[in-house]
Amino acid sequence: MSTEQTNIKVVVRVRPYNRRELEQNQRQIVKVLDNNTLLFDPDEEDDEFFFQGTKQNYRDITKRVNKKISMDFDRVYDPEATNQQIFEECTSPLVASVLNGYNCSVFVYGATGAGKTFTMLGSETCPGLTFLTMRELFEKIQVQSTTHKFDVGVSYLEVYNELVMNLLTKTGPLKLREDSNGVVVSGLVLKPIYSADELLQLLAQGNSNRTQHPTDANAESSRSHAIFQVHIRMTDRKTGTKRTVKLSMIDLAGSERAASTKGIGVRFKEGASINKSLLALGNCINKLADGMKHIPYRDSNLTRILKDSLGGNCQTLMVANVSMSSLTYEDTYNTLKYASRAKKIRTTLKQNVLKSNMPKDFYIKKVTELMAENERLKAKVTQLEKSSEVTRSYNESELKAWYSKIDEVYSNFIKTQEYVIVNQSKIKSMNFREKLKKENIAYNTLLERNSIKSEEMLTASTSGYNKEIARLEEEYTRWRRKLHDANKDLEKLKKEIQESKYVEILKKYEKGKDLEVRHSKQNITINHISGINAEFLRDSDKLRKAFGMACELLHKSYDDLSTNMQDKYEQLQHFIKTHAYFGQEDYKKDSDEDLEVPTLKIRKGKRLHKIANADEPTSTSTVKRPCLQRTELTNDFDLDIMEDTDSDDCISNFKKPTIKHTIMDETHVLSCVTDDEYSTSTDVSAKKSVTESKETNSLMRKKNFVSNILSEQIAKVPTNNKDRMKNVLLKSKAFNHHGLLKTVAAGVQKENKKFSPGRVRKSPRSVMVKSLATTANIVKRQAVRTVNANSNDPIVRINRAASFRVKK
Ligand SMILES: Nc1ncnc2c1ncn2[C@@H]1O[C@H](COP(=O)(O)OP(=O)(O)OP(=O)(O)O)[C@@H](O)[C@H]1O
Repeated sequence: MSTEQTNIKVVVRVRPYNRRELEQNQRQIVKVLDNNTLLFDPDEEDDEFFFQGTKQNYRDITKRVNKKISMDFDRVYDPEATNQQIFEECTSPLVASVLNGYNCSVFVYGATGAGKTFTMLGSETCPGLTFLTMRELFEKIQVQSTTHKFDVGVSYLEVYNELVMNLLTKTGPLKLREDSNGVVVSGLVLKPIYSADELLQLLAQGNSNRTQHPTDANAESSRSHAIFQVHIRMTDRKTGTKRTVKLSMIDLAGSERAASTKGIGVRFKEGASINKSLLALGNCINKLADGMKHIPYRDSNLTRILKDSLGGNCQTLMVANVSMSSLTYEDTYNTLKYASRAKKIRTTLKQNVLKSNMPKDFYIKKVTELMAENERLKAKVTQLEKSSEVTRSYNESELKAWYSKIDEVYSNFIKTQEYVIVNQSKIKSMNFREKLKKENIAYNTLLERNSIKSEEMLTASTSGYNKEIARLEEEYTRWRRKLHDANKDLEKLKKEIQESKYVEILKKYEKGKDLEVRHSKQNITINHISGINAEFLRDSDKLRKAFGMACELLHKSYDDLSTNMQDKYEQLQHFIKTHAYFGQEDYKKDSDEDLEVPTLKIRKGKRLHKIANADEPTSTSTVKRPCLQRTELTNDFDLDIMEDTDSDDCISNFKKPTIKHTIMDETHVLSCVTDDEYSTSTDVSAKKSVTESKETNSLMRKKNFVSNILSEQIAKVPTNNKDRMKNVLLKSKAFNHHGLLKTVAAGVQKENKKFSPGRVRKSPRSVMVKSLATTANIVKRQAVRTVNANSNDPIVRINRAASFRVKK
């Protein structure tokens, strides 16, 4: 709802001379200078003064001095102005205001015969402002009828001798009362109208009821104040919002002095009453113009009715009618004085909005939305106030000093950290190279007939690496100490920032710097990992070639190999076969299970050569050769420089997660041993004899093994099929320990399925393990461990995972 303050708009209309004035040849006392200015009582240009028949150059000293008062109004209309012109300029804009929800009033003021009724009502040939305005109003209502519903009702009242009469019904007197909506006429029923023509008829009807008596100045003088009001209720068809507005057109009775009407008796009383109400109106105008708080509206019924139009919520237009004839000199002067005063009155305009028919939910939703919006805006304001407080209070040079301090501490930290990481990268790379070198020498040693020469090579290469690594480690320790200090400085700075008054701004800057730290670390790490990886790939390529050559050599000399070596050859062949799927998921599962191929695992935190020395030789050859352990790209070569630095947010981000090894990772496969081997496994000496017999009686072992597997305990194979199955198995291509074991397991399963289809299918692996466990009674795993601990012989390994699966 918009509210604005505005002044009463005052226009002056000067009417032409009437017949009487022309006859009396009165002089002109009002001269219209322009659209806004008039001159009251100007000098008489043709006022020649003759003395004894001779024109005198000087004026008659007995003559009254002209007032020559220049007055400004919102508009001054000369005698040529028409009602149409006044309507277009003054009341047409009021129609738009009314339809926007503002109350509007037009009243005409002036002495009798000054042209008030002519202006307000006009005649049939020359309609006045009321008709023109109403016609315009109905036209606009027609245009807006699609969006709004209009209800128009009119009233036509007369205030005569302080009595309020209804001109439309010729009833009264009516009482005035005041309520929250202002002054209300009790018992007044509005007459609904639907067109401007209807209005014209009503006006004519009302005028005929108006009290009129001829005066000296006007043969049809209106002796009462006539108040025509149009009440409009607008309903917004979409939202249901309602507005009620009021347009008042007031034709006041003549403001002339009672004496000037030369009335007696009733006429005199009438004049006095008119004067009383006009005097009250004058008082109100004066007080309103002076900005007084108390306005005596209650002094007369006229002022009570006009209360809204003068000082309330109303856009008001006052038309002051004057004659330019000197005949009405005093009255014109008074009217102009009133009009000037009225110009100063300020009214407060308020758009009228009434309740609407929208459902309650609509308002609840609206209120909730507005409250949420209000909360949001409040929070925003608080936030802005806070930030503006900081902005207002911060000192640019202080802030600059902070920035340079942060830059300095962080750049020192980043630089030191870089030195530490680069140093560690060098050490790790050096370790890796040393490891590769040793591995190379180990391969050489395998092929070299002279073991002493190989050991010399190993010592020479190790000493070179050791020296370089020791130097780098020294350097590394030194930079670590510096990093520790830099880290302390950083911690201190962070605390200072936290306590600073610019904490909001500095925290953001600090975040950016933390990112720089992480970025620098990651850059070096990436370089390091790429370097190590490239070296590893180069080495792998080399080994792959060498391995190919070795395989070719072994293949060619197969027939010359001893039985034991041929056995090993087959194991190798099997290993290669089963490891043909590198990179697949089951790689880990199958690896290490089938063959005791020595693997090289570098334990974290230990130098390579130490691990190599700890390993036991596997060969029974006369030349003592180092065990071959293949280098793997393990976590050992990752950079983990920060693991023991002081706690720090940005640093901790750099740490790598530690890889937890599960028990399943440590799983080893059960070696292919027969029941006779296991039956003696608790005894160390007996175990030795088993190993010897293994070499000589391999065929027997295999036969027994097959028989055991086919025993009643494992598979229910009918007796007549047993021999046939044994033959098939013995003719099997994979007639080695391991291959046989797998084939038997598969065969058993197939047979089981064939003879007892209802039996639950088990994997070949589980059948195999179960068969071995049954035949060898290997449930006593603890005893086996004891054997291993005290023996120098090849380790007996227990497949814990497999036995676990069997249990399940
Ligand atoms: N601007 C005008 N042009 C031509 N004639 C006018 C004009 N104004 C008034 N008259 C004529 O002057 C006469 C008196 O006018 P009117 O009745 O409007 O005066 P009034 O101010 O209403 O007087 P009262 O207060 O006694 O009713 C009328 O005959 C009217 O036609």
